[in-house]
Amino acid sequence: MTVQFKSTAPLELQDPSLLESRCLIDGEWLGSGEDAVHNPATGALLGNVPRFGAAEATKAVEAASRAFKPWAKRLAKERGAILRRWFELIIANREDLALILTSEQGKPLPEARGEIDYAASYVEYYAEEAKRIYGETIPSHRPDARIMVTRQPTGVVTAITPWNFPAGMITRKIAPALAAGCTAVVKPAPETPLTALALAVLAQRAGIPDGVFNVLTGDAPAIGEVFCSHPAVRVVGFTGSTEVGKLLMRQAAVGVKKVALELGGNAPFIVFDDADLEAAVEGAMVSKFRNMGQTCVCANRLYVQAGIYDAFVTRLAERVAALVVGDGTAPGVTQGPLITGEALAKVETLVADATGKGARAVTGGRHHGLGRTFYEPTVLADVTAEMAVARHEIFGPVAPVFKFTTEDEVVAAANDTQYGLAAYFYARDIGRIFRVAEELEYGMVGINSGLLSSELAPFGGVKESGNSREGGPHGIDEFVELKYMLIGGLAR
Ligand SMILES: NC(=O)c1ccc[n+]([C@@H]2O[C@H](COP(=O)([O-])OP(=O)(O)OC[C@H]3O[C@@H](n4cnc5c(N)ncnc54)[C@H](O)[C@@H]3O)[C@@H](O)[C@H]2O)c1
Ligand SMILES: O=C[C@H](O)CS(=O)(=O)O
Repeated sequence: MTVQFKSTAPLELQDPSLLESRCLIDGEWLGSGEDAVHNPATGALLGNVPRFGAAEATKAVEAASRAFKPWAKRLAKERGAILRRWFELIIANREDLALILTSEQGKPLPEARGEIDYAASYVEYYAEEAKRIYGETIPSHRPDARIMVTRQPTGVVTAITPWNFPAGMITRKIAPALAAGCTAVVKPAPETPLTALALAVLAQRAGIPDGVFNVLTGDAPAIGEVFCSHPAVRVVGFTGSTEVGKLLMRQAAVGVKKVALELGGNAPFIVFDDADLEAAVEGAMVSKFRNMGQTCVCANRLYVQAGIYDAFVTRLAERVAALVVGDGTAPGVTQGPLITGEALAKVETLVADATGKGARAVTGGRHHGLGRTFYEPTVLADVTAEMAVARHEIFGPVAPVFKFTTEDEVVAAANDTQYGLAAYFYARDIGRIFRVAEELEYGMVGINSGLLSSELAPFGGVKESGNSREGGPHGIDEFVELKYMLIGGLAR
């Protein structure tokens, strides 16, 4: 496991104006920096953003409310053209956006570029989808009347987003919302606000009108309270932990607001005896170690059938030991730091619990020698259901590998969680593929693949992993309301 470290040079952007640290409310850039944003790899200060609260959140929601009807009345083609322009600007500024993202979030630069492409793909997709929000006519129950159903924009959308995908988690909500004719107010995570603000700079340049897209930073509970209770808000969108999602759901219930929740996960990754072993190891690497294991769809529990358990563990450990840990901006680095000291402590506690109950660290298992929040990419063998890693979202570069014997046993184990976001399995028997895919209680199932996210498909979970879908044609549904019109008086 080698390490790479790059000098703590300041951000060298092609367009320095993208490093914006003020908030965008009603077309104005407001506020001065109170809350520091640091590079998790180096500790370097990247900027200071405003600590706004209820007053500014109210100002932003009311701006979005004023902007709603004019935006909703624009032709869908016009909204689509403006979103297309935003997409083009994101792609044109990909390198700067990726550098800002890696600097504040920590993921390796190639992954950050990939996230910018991923984030842009939602804007591109919904720029097109804006023109396809169709209604329907229904055969009438009366000769003198006709039935029409239209899909109209819901109204003001508020969105609270996480730090692990600071670009993708914003556009995955905002692009469909704006495409549908809604207006939006976003509060990004305090760890990664600069990416959100850079996207807002480009949104304004693309011609998204004042008040249609607002971004503010600051006091999360105070801002969240306004987002959930202001009478002008129609949808509360949230991507983050299940704990906070439940809190926001309770707050939004008072005003009977729609909540669109994308929450935590605890993904099983099952490898059957008949799997392509090398493909399964590759899939495990992609699913587990992307973003240092800090994704909601990471393989959180790896279940390997007894006949290939030792071979899989050995091969996986070889691949994990070859990961390169360091500053994500340094060439060749494939694992950056964890986002905070609290995240590191959680991973250390989970690994200590597992090894204390008999798990074996085949590789890694310790705080990395680089210090700060770097952790050694880790494979744990001989893991059992009694260990906390079986029940908690690890959110770190740790692969706990469980052994199983029968298909029924592993499906029961995989479903034994309050989460239901993503699941994966590797097998080649077609009967097994259909049986297991249908039995798994998850919103998304990757079969012989460790990666399934795409703007083309409905991303989301069941149980305590959420209640919404983002991406694909279904991604619009959160931001439109059905209106049933009965047109009578048509008899001769
Ligand atoms: N399902 C998905 O699509 C998806 C995607 C990314 C992350 N996640 C989940 O998010 C979690 C990691 O992200 P995180 O640590 O940022 O989650 P988090 O819930 O701690 O924070 C998410 C957002 O909520 C805000 N927040 C925190 N407390 C709040 C409160 N009381 N009121 C209003 N807002 C509040 C934070 O400032 C942040 O912007 C993991 O559980 C991960 O699985 C899910
Ligand atoms: O962490 C959650 C993200 O949704 C991961 S993905 O990039 O969409 O797969």
